Amino acid sequence: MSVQPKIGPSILNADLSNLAAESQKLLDNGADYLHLDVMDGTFVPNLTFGHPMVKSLRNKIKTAFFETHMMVQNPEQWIEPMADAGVNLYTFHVEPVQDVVRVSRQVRESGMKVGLAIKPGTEVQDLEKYVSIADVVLVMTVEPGFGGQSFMADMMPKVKWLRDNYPSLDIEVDGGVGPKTIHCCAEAGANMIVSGTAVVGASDQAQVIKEMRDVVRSYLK
Ligand SMILES: O=C(CO)[C@H](O)[C@H](O)COP(=O)(O)O
Ligand SMILES: [Fe+2]
Repeated sequence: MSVQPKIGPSILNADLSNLAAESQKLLDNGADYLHLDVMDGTFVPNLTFGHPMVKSLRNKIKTAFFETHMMVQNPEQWIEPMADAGVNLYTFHVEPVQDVVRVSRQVRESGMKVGLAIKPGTEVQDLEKYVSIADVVLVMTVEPGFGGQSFMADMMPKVKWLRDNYPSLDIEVDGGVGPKTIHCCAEAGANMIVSGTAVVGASDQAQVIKEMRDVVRSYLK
């Protein structure tokens, strides 16, 4: 089956004291999935939330597809708790991981899909040996750690290389993506679009989500 356009808002810059309502609003406005940014203060210089909060959110939102973007030094540690919390896609950075194949297998055995993420400084070809075990590859378009940063267009050759070599792979971009930068991502071949500030802060979230999905669809073969 060909890849589908999917928009996954990041709730990083949402009102976290009101997370369930903010998340439900995004879903009601057409979000295809929720992108939950988990940061441990070690892999990145910022701290967000962990599995207890994801589990609480799952108790309120029963059916939506949850991705956790694990910006953590030891992703292996959080596999079981996140599976128990109801996560569907466990996306972890390959940079701090010694044995990506083993961690990926554990993620899959726990019942979650496998996402492999790379920071801007990591070569995409480093992922070549792992693509066959991944459901999703995430190309970061900002340095991970904070929402609201500027999109790095120079990451697009990585996306294009992945699309050229893996036509049916789910390719995700994350960081500074919004209506102004979506064309660039879609043209390169991304089909899973994470967007935080541009969606959460929009006066018409439904319109922004639809606009981005339409742009991605127009580039997909
Ligand atoms: O992983 C992230 C930061 O490390 C976030 O998902 C990303 O920054 C989304 O927010 P924005 O669209 O505002 O950049
Ligand atoms: Fe993210």
